[in-house]
Amino acid sequence: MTTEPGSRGDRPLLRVAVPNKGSLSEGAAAILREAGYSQRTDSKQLVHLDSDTGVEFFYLRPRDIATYVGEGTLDVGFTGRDLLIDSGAAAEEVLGLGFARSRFRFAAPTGTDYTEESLDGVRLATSYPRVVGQYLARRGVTPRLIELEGAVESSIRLGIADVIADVVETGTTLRQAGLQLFGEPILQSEAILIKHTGRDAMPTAYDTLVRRLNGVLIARTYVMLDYDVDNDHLDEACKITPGLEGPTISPLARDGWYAVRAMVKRAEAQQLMDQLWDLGARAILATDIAASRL
Ligand SMILES: Nc1ncnc2c1ncn2[C@@H]1O[C@H](COP(=O)(O)OP(=O)(O)OP(=O)(O)O)[C@@H](O)[C@H]1O
Ligand SMILES: O=P(O)(O)OC[C@H]1O[C@H](OP(=O)(O)OP(=O)(O)O)[C@H](O)[C@@H]1O
Ligand SMILES: [Mg+2]
Repeated sequence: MTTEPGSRGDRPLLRVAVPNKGSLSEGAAAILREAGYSQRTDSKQLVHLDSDTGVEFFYLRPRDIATYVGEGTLDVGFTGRDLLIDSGAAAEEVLGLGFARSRFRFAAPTGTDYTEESLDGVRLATSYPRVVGQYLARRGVTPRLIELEGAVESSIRLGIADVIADVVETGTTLRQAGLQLFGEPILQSEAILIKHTGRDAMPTAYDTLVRRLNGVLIARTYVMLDYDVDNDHLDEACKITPGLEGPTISPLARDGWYAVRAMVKRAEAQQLMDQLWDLGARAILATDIAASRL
């Protein structure tokens, strides 16, 4: 028998559930690739072993992933926070991954005046009955839940529901269906990594996966800023770019000048570069971080 590098005998070191389609699948494969794991090359492939790391990936329906992880069949999985809660599976969130962000909201035809408290006995269509049922039960409200697979926004026009609770990203689908939001946001969702609840003894490959994913998230969130500044403005410049643990300061060959290097939030980089320029800093460069371990 041949042994794959990174695996023990024919058993993979870690078995990971990855969404095979829908809003989560591309983002999950992309973050795994960025974290250095190979992914399937054909969308019909059900299983893929990354032989360098001994991690085996199972491509499954997004809704089923929490069930597999909750049953302990697979070690970890990529899913949505809303899907995890709706599953009721014995699985817990390990890490928010920052993509497939959405809000889960109530909506009703424009011009109506539904409130959360008015939903007792009202026909409420949703693909997430447990999320909605639990949320309203905490408020002592019991709607008539109508469970649908998707295209929930059409259910009111088609006469099978009075209100809906569904995933909202831009709000375009709601608007096109002539619906308006009401009530509070039920939950904010995003892609997450999950593991079995209460399973503490995880393989080393799990720690490596989490560290690598965290590294990608940091690399996506931050850029490296480099600039030159003179001694008179060094302290002020370091206040603008304190970095994570303090900026790196190196003397330049030019007398009285320093090179400074610090990580800054990508979203703030342009504004910080303007501030540094106004202060007298020059040769200000922002560089992408390809990967990180902090
Ligand atoms: N338009 C959207 N924008 C961002 N996230 C979304 C959007 N639609 C669904 N999601 C998220 O995707 C996850 C659901 O994935 P799932 O594959 O079951 O549905 P989907 O992406 O709507 O795909 P499909 O309806 O084509 O099967 C949930 O976490 C949900 O919050
Ligand atoms: O706020 P928006 O940007 O319009 O996005 C939200 C819509 O996207 C998803 O639908 P999808 O296209 O996946 O179809 P589905 O309802 O059949 O799942 C979700 O279920 C909403 O309907
Ligand atoms: Mg959908």
